[in-house]
Amino acid sequence: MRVAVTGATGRMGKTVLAVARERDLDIAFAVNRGADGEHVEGVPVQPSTEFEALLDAERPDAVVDFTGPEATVAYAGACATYGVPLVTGTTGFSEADIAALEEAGTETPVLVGANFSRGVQALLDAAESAVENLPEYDVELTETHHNGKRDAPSGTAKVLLDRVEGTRKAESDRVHGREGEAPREGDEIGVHARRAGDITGEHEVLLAGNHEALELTHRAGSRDVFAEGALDAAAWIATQPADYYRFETIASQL
Ligand SMILES: NC(=O)C1=CN([C@@H]2O[C@H](COP(=O)(O)OP(=O)(O)OC[C@H]3O[C@@H](n4cnc5c(N)ncnc54)[C@H](OP(=O)(O)O)[C@@H]3O)[C@@H](O)[C@H]2O)C=CC1
Ligand SMILES: O=C(O)C1=N[C@H](C(=O)O)C[C@H](O)C1
Repeated sequence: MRVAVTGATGRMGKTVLAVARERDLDIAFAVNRGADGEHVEGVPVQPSTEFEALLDAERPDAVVDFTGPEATVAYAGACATYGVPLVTGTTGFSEADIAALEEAGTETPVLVGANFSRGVQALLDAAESAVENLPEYDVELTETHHNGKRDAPSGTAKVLLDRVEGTRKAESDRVHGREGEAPREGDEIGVHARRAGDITGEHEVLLAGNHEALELTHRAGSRDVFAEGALDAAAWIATQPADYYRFETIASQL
């Protein structure tokens, strides 16, 4: 498989290139905003302004993208033009961004995943099962990440919230932190985002009621787990028809 990598000098871009090298994959090209002659894992990083020309010339099997919402939407548009599949792990999308990615998915396969780790896919199923079995219990969600993370709550937290609400078959009030006079009300779900040091990524779902508490926690010990999942998804999407895919719905096929 020949992959292209965007955001190549970012935390995830570097990790994707390192894992791709361990897997002996061919790198069609790597780009980053404002690149200026640097190399990552021996791969020259080219300016992202060259992305379209590189797509046209190199026609990779898939693009693997971990950048920011604005960049991802632009990269998806270019992938749609050239019919190149895109896997993106970017989080923090607005509704308009998602609509643009879905639109790109009408022309080329586009796969979005807020968390490419296998453990988080198991956490989603475990949270669903816990909420099904303990429908009256209070639910609180806490995510913890490194101090460089831009969006809050994390993309994974939002997917977890959707899953909990889908299981309850009701939208809950998502209460982001509490301050002052703020007693818990009804079905609300408290959402807590912590940012500290170099923590790779942690998500905890707490269910409590009836004099007991259940905590479901996932901790990523390395960014490799995200890169591994994204490259597995890239191999999968390279053979799929144009559509908009979500990693949670296809992960069990990988
Ligand atoms: N789905 C998953 O499993 C995971 C998802 N993520 C998500 O991936 C994204 C990136 O995370 P991370 O690698 O830690 O972030 P970094 O800030 O380390 O890297 C982001 C990279 O994208 C580039 N970039 C950002 N905005 C633009 C833009 N507008 N145009 C061109 N390039 C741009 C940055 O360039 P520059 O250096 O110039 O700023 C940088 O190289 C985040 O949304 C994060 O939440 C992270 C880990 C796992
Ligand atoms: O920014 C990160 O680092 C991470 N972002 C993803 C998210 O927002 O859920 C996944 C992972 O937790 C790491």
